[in-house]
Amino acid sequence: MANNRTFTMIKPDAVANGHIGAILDQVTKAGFKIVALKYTSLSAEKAGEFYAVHAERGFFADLVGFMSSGPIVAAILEKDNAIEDFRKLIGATDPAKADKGTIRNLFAKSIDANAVHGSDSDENAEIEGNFFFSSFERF
Ligand SMILES: Nc1ncnc2c1ncn2[C@@H]1O[C@H](COP(=O)(O)OP(=O)(O)OP(=O)(O)O)[C@@H](O)[C@H]1O
Repeated sequence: MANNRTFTMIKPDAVANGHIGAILDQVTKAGFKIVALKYTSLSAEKAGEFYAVHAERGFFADLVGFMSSGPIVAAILEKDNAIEDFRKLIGATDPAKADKGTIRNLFAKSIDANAVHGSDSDENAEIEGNFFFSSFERF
């Protein structure tokens, strides 16, 4: 498949536990090129906007509270087959079900504090990347 892009966040739990370096190391060793990178945070309002698709779910308030609880790292990554390969690298949403050696297996504690986000489609990767980065902030 042609070179394409995905969007990721290192979530507040992984940032607070000091895993930024180890996670970025795994990401680059897996062949992803970092084309934009930002240490930032989400207000509750912005977290709600980012996860609007889950607004009707029972876990939405907890998700918004958690995602606005501390700093995050946002990044746009490039690789062939980026969406699928990145989701393989991070493992299942619930770390208890994530394959051994995946980022969530190594660094996540629970289904809400699950260390990283990865886009689920090319279309969402574009939307999510645009949510954090202007065109002049990326390579
Ligand atoms: N049943 C649940 N209970 C608590 N939190 C959940 C639950 N399901 C999902 N979440 C949280 O909402 C986030 C978004 O859910 P989604 O189904 O899009 O999972 P995902 O695509 O694997 O995760 P992400 O979008 O963060 O990469 C999850 O990463 C998780 O933190």
